[in-house]
Amino acid sequence: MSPYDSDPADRLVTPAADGEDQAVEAALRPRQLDEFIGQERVREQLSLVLQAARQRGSAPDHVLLSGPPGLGKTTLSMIIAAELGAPIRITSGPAIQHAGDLAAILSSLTEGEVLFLDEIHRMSRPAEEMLYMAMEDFRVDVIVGKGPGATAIPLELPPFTLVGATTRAGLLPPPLRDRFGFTGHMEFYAPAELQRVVHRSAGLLDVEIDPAGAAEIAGRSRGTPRIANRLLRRVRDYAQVKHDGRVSREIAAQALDVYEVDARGLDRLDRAVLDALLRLFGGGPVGLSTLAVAVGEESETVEEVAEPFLVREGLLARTPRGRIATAAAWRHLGLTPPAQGGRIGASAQSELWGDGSDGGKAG
Ligand SMILES: Nc1ncnc2c1ncn2[C@@H]1O[C@H](COP(=O)(O)OP(=O)(O)OP(=O)(O)O)[C@@H](O)[C@H]1O
Repeated sequence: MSPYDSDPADRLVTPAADGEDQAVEAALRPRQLDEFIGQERVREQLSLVLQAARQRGSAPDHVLLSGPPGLGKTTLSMIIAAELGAPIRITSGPAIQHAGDLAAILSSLTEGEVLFLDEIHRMSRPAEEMLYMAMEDFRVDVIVGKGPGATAIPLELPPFTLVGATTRAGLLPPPLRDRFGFTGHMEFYAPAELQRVVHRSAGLLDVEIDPAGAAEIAGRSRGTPRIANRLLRRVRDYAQVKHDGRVSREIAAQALDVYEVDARGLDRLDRAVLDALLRLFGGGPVGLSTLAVAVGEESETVEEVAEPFLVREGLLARTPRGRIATAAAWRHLGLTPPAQGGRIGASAQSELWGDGSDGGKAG
């Protein structure tokens, strides 16, 4: 049987929002820039952009926010609108498949409104081209009719601010990227920042938590506030059912052990992949499809769901000859690596084992 027999999208550590997240996230979102934890550089730069626009009394430049899911792009867009005292309209690239969908949204914007376009890289090509003109000239050409009789009717738009969000700024076509006056790159959060996120959310959810309890949850949250908030809710359940509701380090660790999220934020699927790589293949190198068969998963699941975090944590490396475990992976699973010069080539080993560090922990 597969070690991971549920839908990978249902993982407790997935950075994408699930239904429960959506229901509670509104209550947990910081509302002002100075309530927004971490991302110092983006915050400072954005604060200047917004202050300058306020002083000039005009709409600020369009803003692009790039970074992995769950780091606060939607939250920041709402903060931008709040700081400008402007209304916000929220939509996403996949929801805009036709240029007409975009024209309908743009033509109903009010002056100074913020338009948040999540997953902007997933918009259709015709909509994207319409957006170029809208961003630059606050104007769109609405095409009426088809074929040789089609005519373009120009439509003036009120000045608005587009806030685009993307997980991959590199996927945006340069003409679109160039029309943003400011791009903020969101980074994974350091454990101390996530500890503050957990502490703040616990206060809003009326959960009594001590600093060590918040640190324990933070350490398992993969650098991502959405995951931190989700783990906090599961810890809250455990503390309430099994104890007196208060969260200490011990209670947080016990709760997250029940949910199989380990001290470093790996879940069952992550550990199954590492375990197979170490125990069955001596640390590699091993091909992706062989590794996937060994854990009873599809190659895509291993590659897209488990590996990115294992690579980011410095536990696994992708090499031309296959997947290789690092020294940190052996340590993390409490296993003894084979003697150097074994299955792994000497050069790959010295590269991966040289510094003895635990690799790039989020921060
Ligand atoms: N800096 C922060 N301080 C406190 N809470 C935060 C911060 N960033 C994000 N959060 C919380 O994390 C959750 C997810 O944030 P948000 O929805 O803004 O992420 P996102 O980057 O837009 O994700 P997606 O790309 O999946 O839409 C929200 O509940 C929000 O309250």
